[in-house]
Amino acid sequence: MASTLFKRLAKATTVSFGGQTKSTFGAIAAVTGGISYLYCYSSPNLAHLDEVKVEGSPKVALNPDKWVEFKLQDTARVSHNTHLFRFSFDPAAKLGLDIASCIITRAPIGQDAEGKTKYVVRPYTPISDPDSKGYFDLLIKVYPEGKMSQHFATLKSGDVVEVKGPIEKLRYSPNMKKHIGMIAGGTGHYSNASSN
Ligand SMILES: Cc1cc2nc3c(=O)[nH]c(=O)nc-3n(C[C@H](O)[C@H](O)[C@H](O)COP(=O)(O)OP(=O)(O)OC[C@H]3O[C@@H](n4cnc5c(N)ncnc54)[C@H](O)[C@@H]3O)c2cc1C
Repeated sequence: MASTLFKRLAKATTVSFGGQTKSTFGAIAAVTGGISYLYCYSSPNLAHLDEVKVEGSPKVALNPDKWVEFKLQDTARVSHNTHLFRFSFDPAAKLGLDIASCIITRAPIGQDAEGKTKYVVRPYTPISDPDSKGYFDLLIKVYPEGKMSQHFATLKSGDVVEVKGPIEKLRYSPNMKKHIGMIAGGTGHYSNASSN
C-alpha cells in the first residue's frame, strides 16, 4: 500500500516493506549538513492518538502545540544506512502536513541535573503523499553516532515516536506563482521531493 508520492518517486532501489516488495528513492538517502540541533525537556503536553480532535474538516493527526505519539507500523531497509519508517494513525485522518512543511520528533536521552527527562529533537520531512490517510513515511539516514537516527534504528513495530507539527516553512497554494525553480542539496532533498 504505497502512497501516490512513494510510487511517483520510485526509482531503482527495491526494498521490502511490510513483507511486500516495493520501490523507493534511494538517491534521496544522502542527507547531511546545515542541520539545527534542538534539545528540550520533558513536557506534560503529550497528546495521544485517541485524543485527535476534529476541528472542522478534514480530521488531522498532527497537533502543532502538543507532542503526539505515533505508532511504528513497519520499517524497510533502503540502503546500508537508510531506512524507511511507516507510522500509522487513525485511518480516517490525514497527517495534516502541508507542502514544504516538516515535523519535529523527540526521543528521551536521559535526565538533567534536576531529574527531568532530557530529549533530543530533530526535524524530518515525511515523503508520503500529504493526502494519505492513516499513515506517513519517513526516510531516515542513520548516522553511526547520530542521537535521533540511532534511536529510530532501534525501533520495532509497535513502538511509538513523539511528533509535533506541522512546522510550516512556506504556505503554498496552487498557482500562487507562475514559475517555481528549486535548488536542493543535503537535507533539502527531502523537502524538494515532497514539494514536487
Ligand atoms: C527541515 C529538515 C528536514 C529534515 N528531514 C530529514 C529527513 O526526512 N530524513 C533524514 O534522514 N534527515 C532529515 N533531516 C536531518 C535530521 O533532522 C537530523 O539532523 C539527522 O537525522 C541527524 O540527526 P542525529 O540526531 O541522528 O545525528 P546527530 O547526533 O545530530 O549527529 C550528526 C552527525 O554528527 C556525528 N556525531 C554525533 N556525535 C558524534 C561524536 N560524539 N563524535 C563524532 N561524530 C559524532 C554523527 O555521526 C552524525 O554524522 C532534516 C533536517 C531538517 C533541518
